[in-house]
Amino acid sequence: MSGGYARKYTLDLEKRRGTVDQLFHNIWPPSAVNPRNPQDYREVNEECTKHVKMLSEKIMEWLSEGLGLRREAINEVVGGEYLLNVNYYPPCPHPDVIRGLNPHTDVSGLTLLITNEIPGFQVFKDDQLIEVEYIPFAVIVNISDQILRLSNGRYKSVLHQTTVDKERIRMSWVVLVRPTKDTVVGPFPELIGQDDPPKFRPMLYKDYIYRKVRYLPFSDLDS
Ligand SMILES: O=C(O)CCC(=O)C(=O)O
Ligand SMILES: [Fe+2]
Repeated sequence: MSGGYARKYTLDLEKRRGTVDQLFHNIWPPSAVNPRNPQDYREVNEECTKHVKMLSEKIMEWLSEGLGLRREAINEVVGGEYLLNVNYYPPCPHPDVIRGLNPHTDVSGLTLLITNEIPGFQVFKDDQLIEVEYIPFAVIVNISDQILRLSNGRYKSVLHQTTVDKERIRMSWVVLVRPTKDTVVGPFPELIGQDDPPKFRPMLYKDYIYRKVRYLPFSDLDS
């Protein structure tokens, strides 16, 4: 979906509930931007999008070079659309039991986010949970599923979750840099060789989303 509003309650395997309100809409390309109004909101988004795009394209260039590929390689597959997702986590009297978002990797290629000053972004590394420190004006950058697949697993898609605060509202502004729905994403052929068999089947991005949101298997080649 390219825009909307959702109140998400999720139940994970440990039966812990997560709760968050989300407002989301495309901010790129211009033809996909919605809502068109109010005008001042659109203008602020347009200005912000310019900077977000510059930053994400720079990061994708570095990631492409890190794989020994042309600088544009990752952006050409992943940079088709930018979705802004504003998360609003209401205060919750039981932050020990209720999460914000349950553990997940993002479906996009790359994710850039900023948060308000309430901590709550946590990543899993080597089975350890690490609280990401809040640094004013810092942008958090996550590698997400499509760059994992393009890189044939050389870049890992970061598993993360969010917590809620007892008394204060937590908010985050998340930009998902993602392929257009009809883009096929699979490992770059340059990365495949006798010693590096493909780990993922090429798949249309829309089919990937369909399977991911329904927890369906991907029939990946390493599973
Ligand atoms: O709220 C956050 O800090 C991150 C939100 C997040 O992981 C997401 O929207 O996918
Ligand atoms: Fe996420």
